[in-house]
Amino acid sequence: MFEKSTWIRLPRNVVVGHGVRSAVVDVVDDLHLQGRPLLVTSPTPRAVAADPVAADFRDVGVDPAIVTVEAATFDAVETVIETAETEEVSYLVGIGGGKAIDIAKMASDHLDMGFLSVPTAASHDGIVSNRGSVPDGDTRHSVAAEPPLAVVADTEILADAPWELTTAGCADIISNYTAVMDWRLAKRLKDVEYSEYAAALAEMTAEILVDNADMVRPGLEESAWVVTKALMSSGVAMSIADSSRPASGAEHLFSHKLDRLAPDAALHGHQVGVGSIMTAYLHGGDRGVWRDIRDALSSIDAPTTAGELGIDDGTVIEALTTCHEIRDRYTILGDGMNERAAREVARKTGVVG
Ligand SMILES: NC(=O)C1=CN([C@@H]2O[C@H](COP(=O)(O)OP(=O)(O)OC[C@H]3O[C@@H](n4cnc5c(N)ncnc54)[C@H](OP(=O)(O)O)[C@@H]3O)[C@@H](O)[C@H]2O)C=CC1
Ligand SMILES: O=C(CO)COP(=O)(O)O
Ligand SMILES: [Zn+2]
Repeated sequence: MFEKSTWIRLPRNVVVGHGVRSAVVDVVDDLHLQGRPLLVTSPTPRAVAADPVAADFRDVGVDPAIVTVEAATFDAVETVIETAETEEVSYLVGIGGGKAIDIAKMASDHLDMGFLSVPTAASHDGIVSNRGSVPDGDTRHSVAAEPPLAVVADTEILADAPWELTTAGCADIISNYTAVMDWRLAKRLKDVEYSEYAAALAEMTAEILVDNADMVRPGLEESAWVVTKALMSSGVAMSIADSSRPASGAEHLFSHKLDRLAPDAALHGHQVGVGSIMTAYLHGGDRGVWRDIRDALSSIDAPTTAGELGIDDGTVIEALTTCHEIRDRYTILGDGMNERAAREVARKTGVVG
């Protein structure tokens, strides 16, 4: 008897374009959401988008509550849950970068409430995914979370954000190449749950972005359009897989470890990009695709070396040798690299001097 089943949850409305921020209230109406919203944001996105969205709600006679979070932590998720209960809200709107959106989607899951995703930066592919990513001591959890009912991505806001946020989003997408290599390896060696559709979508998304790299230029609103669509496509791959596997392999373990060893030194996307150069080398050796990944990153102004990340060489080596311990996810790092091997890959790929 065939007993397999799957349940893929995706957004019902996706609104992307110039000035669409003001459509948040219309999207809420279209979804028949009633009552008070809680806007979940972080300091800079609050000024850029959350306060204007709050004003849009007031204009239509709705009084929103707002909570500002500083970091992607379980404590922040708790604060949002408490605020939602005290303020008696009916749904959440995550407004910001990966941090604010992740916290909103995890709090929504706990509260059993709907949630809208309003990105202010094209910096990460969690915009539509059904996962939250939270550091917890020496580990990092990929938490099942509420996927957004709708995404409202205003390309005017996204294009106005600092350019490095957009290049970080591109690098998060380019890292799909190695994430998928790791996933296929884990399927072959450990028979992990695997979806060819999700893997193909994640890879194709990276390919389309690389093919259109000449459209990703500072000051060009079309760049925000191209990158945001790729970020959403990558998030859909995670939702299809019901796992972050299509977009997160060893390069993400490396980045999560850097977050621990050198907090706030560099953006998530930039760290995974540099990680991807090295793990591509581990997969394919000198004839592999590591140079293509490095060149794709460099063509969109993303960092390709430890120095460009603002992280010292020793920290990169420490991260490479210890990051396999972060979570139980089989990758090309296996049970860990020794220091000599780590130095070799980092030097051969030019990541360290
Ligand atoms: N769930 C998932 O599937 C995924 C989750 N992630 C997670 O997302 C996070 C990374 O996302 P990222 O967006 O880089 O992180 P942040 O949300 O921390 O945003 C990065 C920086 O950009 C600032 N910012 C955001 N929007 C604007 C804007 N319009 N103008 C100026 N500054 C702005 C933020 O300000 P401020 O400090 O004020 O907030 C912050 O300093 C990580 O926690 C990562 O784990 C990443 C990929 C996938
Ligand atoms: O960043 C992600 C995909 O780009 C997902 O994060 P995790 O590595 O925590 O699953
Ligand atoms: Zn990522």
